[in-house]
Amino acid sequence: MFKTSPLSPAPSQERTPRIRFTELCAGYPGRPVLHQLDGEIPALATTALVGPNGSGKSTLLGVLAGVIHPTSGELHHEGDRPPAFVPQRGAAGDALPLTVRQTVEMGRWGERGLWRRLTRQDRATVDTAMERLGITDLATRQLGELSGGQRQRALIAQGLAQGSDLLLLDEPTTGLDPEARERIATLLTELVSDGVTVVQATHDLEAARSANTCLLLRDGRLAGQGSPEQLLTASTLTQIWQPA
Ligand SMILES: Nc1ncnc2c1ncn2[C@@H]1O[C@H](COP(=O)(O)OP(=O)(O)OP(=O)(O)O)[C@@H](O)[C@H]1O
Repeated sequence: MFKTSPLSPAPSQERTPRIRFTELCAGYPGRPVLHQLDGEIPALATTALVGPNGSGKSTLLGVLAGVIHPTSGELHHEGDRPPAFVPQRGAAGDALPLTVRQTVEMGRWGERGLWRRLTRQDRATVDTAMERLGITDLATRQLGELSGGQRQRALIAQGLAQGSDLLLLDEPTTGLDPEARERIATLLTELVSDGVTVVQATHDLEAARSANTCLLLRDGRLAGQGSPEQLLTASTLTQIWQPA
């Protein structure tokens, strides 16, 4: 059985938390998933949520995004701006006749409303988000006819276009080629310099290693929180990924 004690020290204590959670429990009707989590998401840093399939990464991200409500415990956000959440499958279904640009523009709806015209500033924000994800030349393509990696970049651009100070990404590099993965890694670091707190659930160990801090989940429990160097050691990875 995996022991939590060697992994407990949290160097993120030095950073101001953007989110704190205490004895947090959450899940789905009839299925508790997260059990008594105590931890924090440091502000102005990148945090990677790592752990095996089904360990609760997406569920925790959903709780941080406010789309899944805790069943008990406390969750406290410092700051009052709504997070930008990029789930594994975006809200825009493949079947919807949306272009890439329209998809990214949806990121402005939260502030502008569904029926109001986008302002010049909104359009500039959308342009910048598309440029940063390298999808400007895909602007007029239908979302449903993109490759998985192109579609993924369009959905990340949509999240970026929301202009939040908290960006929550579920498996942002899944399906991306090495160049696109590198682009996302660089982008996330730049976003932190721009004043954004970034959290990503990931299976991509390279992405996790480039984060400032990691939360390690196993079976819906927090198995550790700390820097990648501290947490993602060969022995920890073996312990975490071995069958319970
Ligand atoms: N909508 C849902 N309804 C019921 N159970 C769910 C739902 N979504 C996920 N679960 C269950 O919750 C548990 C945690 O799933 P979650 O998606 O949070 O894990 P994960 O660590 O993100 O996994 P993966 O790495 O495979 O994406 C799993 O047992 C899963 O079957």
